[in-house]
Amino acid sequence: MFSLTLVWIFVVTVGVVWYMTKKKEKRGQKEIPGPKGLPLIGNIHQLGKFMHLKFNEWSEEFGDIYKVKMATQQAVVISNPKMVKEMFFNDAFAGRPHFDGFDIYEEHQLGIVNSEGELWEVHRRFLLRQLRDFGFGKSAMENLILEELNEVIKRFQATEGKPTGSMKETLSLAVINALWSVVSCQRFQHDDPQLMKLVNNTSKAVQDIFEKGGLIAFIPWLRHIMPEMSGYKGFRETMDENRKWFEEIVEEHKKTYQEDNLRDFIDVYLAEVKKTTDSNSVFYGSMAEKQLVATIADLFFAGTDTTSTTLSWAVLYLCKIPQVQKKFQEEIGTVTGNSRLVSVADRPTMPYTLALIDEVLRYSSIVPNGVQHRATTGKEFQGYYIPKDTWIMPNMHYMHHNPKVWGDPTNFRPERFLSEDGKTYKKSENLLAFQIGRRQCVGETLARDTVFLFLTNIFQKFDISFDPNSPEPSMTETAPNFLLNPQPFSVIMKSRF
Ligand code: HEM
Repeated sequence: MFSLTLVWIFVVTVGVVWYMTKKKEKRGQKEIPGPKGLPLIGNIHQLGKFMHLKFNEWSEEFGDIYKVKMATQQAVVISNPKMVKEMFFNDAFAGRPHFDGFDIYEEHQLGIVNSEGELWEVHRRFLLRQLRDFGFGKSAMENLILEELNEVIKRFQATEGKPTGSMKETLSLAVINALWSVVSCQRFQHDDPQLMKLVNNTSKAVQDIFEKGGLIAFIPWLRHIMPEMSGYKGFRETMDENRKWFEEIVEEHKKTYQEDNLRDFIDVYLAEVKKTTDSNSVFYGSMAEKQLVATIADLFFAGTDTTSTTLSWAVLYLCKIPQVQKKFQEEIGTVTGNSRLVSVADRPTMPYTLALIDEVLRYSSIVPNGVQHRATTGKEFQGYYIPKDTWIMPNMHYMHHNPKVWGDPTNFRPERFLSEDGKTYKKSENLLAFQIGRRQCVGETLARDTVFLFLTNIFQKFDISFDPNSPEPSMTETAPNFLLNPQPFSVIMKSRF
């Protein structure tokens, strides 16, 4: 009897404290609108196969800011670029949700993409500085990209007039090699079986989770009762295998490390760990080595598939709309006389190309729901109260396809990023492909340079069209996944000169 009374007192006290806190939080603040959900599952039964399409419908219905419940997790969806900008420059919204079991070291939020607080801030700064010193945005990096491009062009020349096979795979390898030569001074052969396994298995494991509606991300305890059906087991096995691969790379660097010859990002990081004696530093001891492994894994996954997917969409659009391909080639010809390679220094004189790349980023919106942030503290925003731990989801697909902003979003039209006379490139604040603010993509410059150099130099040499004997891919159809990929397609390359 006594213990029952105690339980009651406890329950009522917790209830009153919770109610008072909520009330205090909400006093004077507007209620965030949003679709009605069900107890326990919230809105997940309404999301469907392609979450971004449902989010787009809700953006139309509820406006620039609305809340949804992913099972018991509250999320706020933002569909207005100005609001995203205001939020993402604010420290209170610069956290990252923790998806149980999704980290490369299970349960440790390491690396750059998933980490938060001091660990994230110090490493992000370190990464940006070192990558800049190793050539990001400089001619050294440009030369590495051009070397890879040369290989790709040779492969295309060898298949001249015949179907190329998977465009994505060919481009992926070149993109990986350019990035990896800075991170790990390593180059892979085109048919490297370990590399292909890593790339394909990871993509399959992520797709598997998405095909199951991403349930495991919203209801993490499902992994204990249905590890296989939820896609968790397969994902975990792939992550563990990937981790071993990245650990081996770091181990190899430790064996061949020479203090007076720092070859790449991994060596520079190891030098930092070696010189750190303060046990409170994030560069101290064995945890720092795990952090290094997680960081290079982040660079690999955040930097390679994103860039090669964007390139694949670009090739697809240019094959679909030959008049855009022709205009693009005309600009390349005017600037280079088609007698030399295109270089990054040509960018300012190539407004149509810059507009074309922005239109590819807008139209494809490869990260349709954006990369979520987490509110690290309860905070008022535009008269709404955003509780601590709320996920913030920028609705990238909607922002890039909102007819009130773009007029004719379903048309692929690079001219929307040009001045009226078509002579000047016009950057748009409404294009947020790399997001913005405190966590803005660290690889934007590299990604833009890579896409620019690959597209211009390939289309300078070849007219490209779809393989008439393969199904023609759609401009919009994709499989459900974190990144929106085009359907596989093959093309025919025809030398222009
Ligand atoms: C077209 C190619 C790319 C696209 C569309 C893209 C997009 C994004 C987006 C949307 C984010 C989330 C930013 C946020 O949370 O606010 C991000 C983060 C990130 N990207 Fe990229 N990215 C691309 C290429 C790259 C490349 C080449 C690298 C590597 C050098 C890279 C490394 C990263 C990292 C490390 C983060 C995490 C930043 C942080 O959490 O502080 N990305 N990217």
